[in-house]
Amino acid sequence: MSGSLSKLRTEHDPVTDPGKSTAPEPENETADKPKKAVVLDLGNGSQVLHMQRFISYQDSWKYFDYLDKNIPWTRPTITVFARSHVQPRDTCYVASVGLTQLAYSGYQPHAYSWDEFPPLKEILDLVHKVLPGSSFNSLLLNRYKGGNDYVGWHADDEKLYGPTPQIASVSFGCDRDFLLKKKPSKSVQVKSTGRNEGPPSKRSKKLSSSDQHTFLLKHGSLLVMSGYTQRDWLHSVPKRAKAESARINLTFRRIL
Ligand SMILES: O=C(O)CCC(=O)C(=O)O
Ligand SMILES: [Fe+2]
Repeated sequence: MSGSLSKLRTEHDPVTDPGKSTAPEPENETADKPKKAVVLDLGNGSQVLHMQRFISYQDSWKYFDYLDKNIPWTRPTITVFARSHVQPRDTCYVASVGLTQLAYSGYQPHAYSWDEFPPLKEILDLVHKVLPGSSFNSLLLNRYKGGNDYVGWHADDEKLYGPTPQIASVSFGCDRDFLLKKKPSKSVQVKSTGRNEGPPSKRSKKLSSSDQHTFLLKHGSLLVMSGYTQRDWLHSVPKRAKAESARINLTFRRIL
């Protein structure tokens, strides 16, 4: 099945509860060590995989520095619920040639070529290796300059990714929380035409603990959303007063 995590490479350590894997990361780890993966079954065919140490600490800083300096970051104006505002983070888009153009929130990013940024191809190869059967052909990059930068609640449910997209997210730099919450049931859902880049609604109903999850996305980590996660769940990276330094995030996707 497309977007399934069942084909994940099996040399990883046993899956553990995400809430308990809080050991600090050693800074001298080697890239070849088996990597621990946590798979969280969200129910109804949605899964999230979290690998805290996907890329070694040192390589991750090399990638951070390269991307920080060499990516042509922009902060576009987007339109959500008929209101225009500057996107609260830097962004860039890379895609293979000949694909359907991505557009979200009234914005169509320019598609840069993979050939312009060889380190991105290296990271893509690492992701493909750890997720057998995957073949990503586009990448949305985000740079959060500090704790005031964020991405509001949204799902990456654009039609061009199909009904069960697998989205692989690699993080570098400052640790940030990544939140998931179940979409409200159809009867209370407001039809959205894009990302809600505003803060979470204060009127939203209380969710039970199984309907919300928090992952701390550390330097060099991988998080993969699969199955129906984009159909049934929303995700966000909220503002954090204590996040003082920059974070770069890469989300690899496959356009069908
Ligand atoms: O920065 C992140 O971890 C998430 C980014 C994201 O959700 C997106 O670009 O669609
Ligand atoms: Fe997203």
